[in-house]
Amino acid sequence: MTHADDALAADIDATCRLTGEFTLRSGQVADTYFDKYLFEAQPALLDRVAAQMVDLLAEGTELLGGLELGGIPIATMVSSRTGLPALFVRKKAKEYGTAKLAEGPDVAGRRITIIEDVITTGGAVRDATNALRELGAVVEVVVCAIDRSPADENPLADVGLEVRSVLTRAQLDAASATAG
Ligand SMILES: O=P(O)(O)OC[C@H]1O[C@H](OP(=O)(O)OP(=O)(O)O)[C@H](O)[C@@H]1O
Ligand SMILES: O=C(O)c1cc(=O)[nH]c(=O)[nH]1
Repeated sequence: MTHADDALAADIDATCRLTGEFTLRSGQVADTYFDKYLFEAQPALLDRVAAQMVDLLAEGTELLGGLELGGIPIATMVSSRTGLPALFVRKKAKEYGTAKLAEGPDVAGRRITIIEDVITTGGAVRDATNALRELGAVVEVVVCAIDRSPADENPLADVGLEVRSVLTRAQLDAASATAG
């Protein structure tokens, strides 16, 4: 890691790491939770994460698919930095109005990089990937702020998705250990 990466890991860890007992989206129970809203609420920190993500986007990305809810502010910031249009991907399609799952431009035939806050089991990203592919999108890469899935395993290999992360659980644990 570079000095800048170390500094970002330290700042994200100090801002987001909570300890206690937390039930996760997957139903797993964990003693550590990274509350992404605590960094997303700070524009300078959110922008530093977004800046790292720009370099991780898939080649040929046409749309940035931010996942409800925590992926959306990040995708908006990356969109602002790159000029690429953002897509706001709901967990469930709206049941009135346009009744869309993916709010924004039409996705059919478009290459989407998914933007996510945290990956634990990959379940939320898998659901979104499958839904976007059903709408005709090309989805091959997810970029996340924090990958807390087990090291050296790709939790989304089964759906052929590459995971690129700004920070891993190991980097955050190292930052935490350094801070004491
Ligand atoms: O990899 P997984 O096991 O699916 O877990 C990670 C997901 O869990 C959280 O979703 P949640 O529904 O809590 O998120 P939100 O606050 O962003 O709506 C997080 O934002 C990821 O989307
Ligand atoms: O798996 C989750 O639900 C989850 C873990 C975590 O650390 N942070 C978060 O927002 N969600």
